[in-house]
Amino acid sequence: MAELLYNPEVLSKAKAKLEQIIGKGNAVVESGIDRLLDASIWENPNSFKPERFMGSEIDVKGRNFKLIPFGAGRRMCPRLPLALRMLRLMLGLLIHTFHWKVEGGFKPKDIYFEEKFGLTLHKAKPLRAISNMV
Ligand code: HEM
Repeated sequence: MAELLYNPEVLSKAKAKLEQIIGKGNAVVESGIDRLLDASIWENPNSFKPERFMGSEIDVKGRNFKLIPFGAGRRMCPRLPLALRMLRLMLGLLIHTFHWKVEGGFKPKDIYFEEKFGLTLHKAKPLRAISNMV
């Protein structure tokens, strides 16, 4: 959500895509998720461009070391299928169901991206955003 709020044009594209596929006013349900975004190779690795994944053979299943958020090989994440289903469902729901903006009059580019070290990575400062039902 932080990357989406930081890049409102990407959020608008994702929202438009969800409206096109799911339909305005329709709920995001798990069965519709397979029709959304794919994975691919990218240039410019530091920019948040989810569309770079569209139309590519590369996925997150540990078959290509360019993209291994779940690890690879024998010790890779055993719950990848559950995590993917839930991630897409939750993110799809959040984008499709609400209008989002950064809280307190801040601009998207004011979002603070530094991370806090720990067993899992946390944002050093929490993302504060407000949403209105679509
Ligand atoms: C977006 C969500 C998730 C991400 C990005 C993720 C990522 C990872 C990564 C990178 C590893 C280490 C793989 C390696 O060492 O090569 C791992 C291991 C593991 N994950 Fe996940 N994971 C996610 C969700 C989950 C969920 C939902 C569960 C359980 C319900 C889960 C259970 C495990 C377990 C048990 C291991 C240890 C596997 C082993 O050491 O043999 N993960 N995960």
